[in-house]
Amino acid sequence: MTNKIILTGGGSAGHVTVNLALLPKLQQDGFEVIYIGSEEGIERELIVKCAGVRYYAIKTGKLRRYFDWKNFKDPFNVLTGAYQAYEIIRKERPRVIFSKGGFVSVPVVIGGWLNRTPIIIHESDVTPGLANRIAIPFATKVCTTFQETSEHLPPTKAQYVGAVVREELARGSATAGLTFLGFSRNKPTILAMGGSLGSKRINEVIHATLHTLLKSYQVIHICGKGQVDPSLNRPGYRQFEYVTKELPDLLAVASLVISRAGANAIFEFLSLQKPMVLIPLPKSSSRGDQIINAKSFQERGYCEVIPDEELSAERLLQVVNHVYEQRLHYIEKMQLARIQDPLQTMIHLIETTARRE
Ligand SMILES: CC(=O)N[C@H]1[C@@H](OP(=O)(O)OP(=O)(O)OC[C@H]2O[C@@H](n3ccc(=O)[nH]c3=O)[C@H](O)[C@@H]2O)O[C@H](CO)[C@@H](O)[C@@H]1O
Repeated sequence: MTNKIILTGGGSAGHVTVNLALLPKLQQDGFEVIYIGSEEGIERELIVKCAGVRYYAIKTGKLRRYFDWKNFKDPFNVLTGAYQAYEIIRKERPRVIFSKGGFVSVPVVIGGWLNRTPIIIHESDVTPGLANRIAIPFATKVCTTFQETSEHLPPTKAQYVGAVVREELARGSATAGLTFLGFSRNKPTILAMGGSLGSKRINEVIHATLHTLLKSYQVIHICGKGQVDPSLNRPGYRQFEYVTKELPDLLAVASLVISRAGANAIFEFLSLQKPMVLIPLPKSSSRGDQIINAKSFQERGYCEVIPDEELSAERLLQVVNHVYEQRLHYIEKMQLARIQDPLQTMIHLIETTARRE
């Protein structure tokens, strides 16, 4: 009997993070892990670094809310991807498929369903994303990060597991981070990031406030691919496109974060008790999931929220100063949060859902 599992998910790091945390646990548990992702997505870069995982690239298409000529070609790519995934799954005969969402997961779920393979889906946001909404009818179970997500799911499929936070993030060292950054111990540090792909809007506002921010703080700025502007380099300010192995140390240095409200990132900040200024992605460029994520955190007292439409240099400065001055108040609230470790629950669910031959 094979003991294979297929993982899928991609498009942005948010759709790979849970898989990255789950992967070593599955391997310890005796599963052979196979990943199906896209040809060019961030998942390929992140997964091929993982030992013992075979990666299959398939074609995929994006389902856009706006006009693009690619909208005519992409349905064919999804069909080709579903055929490719069907063939891979037929050949590999996994016991189960675990899908984290993102567009590449749609053809994999269809290919898995055609092979009658049990499918588990994971949803990080309060409301399911489009790819997961398409996939849910084909799934056996849907794991959720937020308890309230079950309201949007068939009751027999919903399974609340909690937030997955990569273990290594808690092992950062502030001393190593300060040395790496060349920062001083005497000034507080802000970590600003615009989600895993970066945010032009947040970058512009950080640049506009930089001069004033640097009078009181040091700033780590994760800008996104191709967005680093070397002309802005100065003492106390470091820019990165994307950070992998140094992220735990950089988080250990940060006293406060400015961020979009992607579900994985905000639970990571919560688990590390970092007071947050969240600027959720607006409805004009998303389904509004981050607005709901941020509201849920604000109601619990973990953060302040600046709606994207109200974002300006002045507003950002005012809110950052407020959150920094009141940081102990936010930390106290975050200390009360109950963050359970969902990995064991998920492994158990995978074991009990997987096909037995
Ligand atoms: C534009 C978009 O569709 N965003 C969605 C995407 O966000 P996005 O891909 O930004 O995902 P998240 O904010 O949830 O997670 C980002 C992940 O990338 C990691 N990271 C980030 C920067 C970096 O330099 N290094 C690094 O490792 C973070 O630690 C985190 O684990 O998925 C989230 C989870 O479904 C959704 O809530 C977001 O709405």
